Amino acid sequence: MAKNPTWTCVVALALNDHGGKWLMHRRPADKHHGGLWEFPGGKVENGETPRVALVREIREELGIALGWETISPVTFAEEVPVAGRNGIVILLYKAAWDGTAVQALEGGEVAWFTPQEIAGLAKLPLDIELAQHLFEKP
Ligand SMILES: Nc1nc2c([nH]c(=O)n2[C@@H]2O[C@H](COP(=O)(O)OP(=O)(O)OP(=O)(O)O)[C@@H](O)[C@H]2O)c(=O)[nH]1
Repeated sequence: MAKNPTWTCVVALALNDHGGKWLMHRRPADKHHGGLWEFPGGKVENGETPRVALVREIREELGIALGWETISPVTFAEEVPVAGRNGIVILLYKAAWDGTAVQALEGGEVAWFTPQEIAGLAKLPLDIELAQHLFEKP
């Protein structure tokens, strides 16, 4: 990403529990966008591919070891560019939960929701769009 400083790449995971529910993370109150719900994930760091970053972020944030081959891309969403700051492009992947314990290791909370429940959560702007792409569009 160092050679493309005009946007910030963020990766996120839609984790499915096999029973119709999906995992969401509520950001800690003291952080940017605190108290809002998001698909867990984070920023891609220099030298990482998006998939490598997702495996790292999910291990750090949830304590889950994601198998490289178990995640697949779903959709993406991007901010409208604003002069003077990097816009965010967020790439959403999905995976099926393997049953290991999920924890909110970096604060906030995690919980499982149906798509209908997710529609009613207070979410970050791009996560609203990701949820629509994931659940509402063919
Ligand atoms: N998922 C998501 N993240 C967003 C949106 N808009 C936006 O600015 N972000 C920002 O994208 C970053 C996601 O990366 P992260 O989860 O690793 O960030 P972080 O809180 O650990 O670090 P930070 O202290 O830089 O915010 C956060 O800074 C988050 O606030 C959005 O609509 N959805």
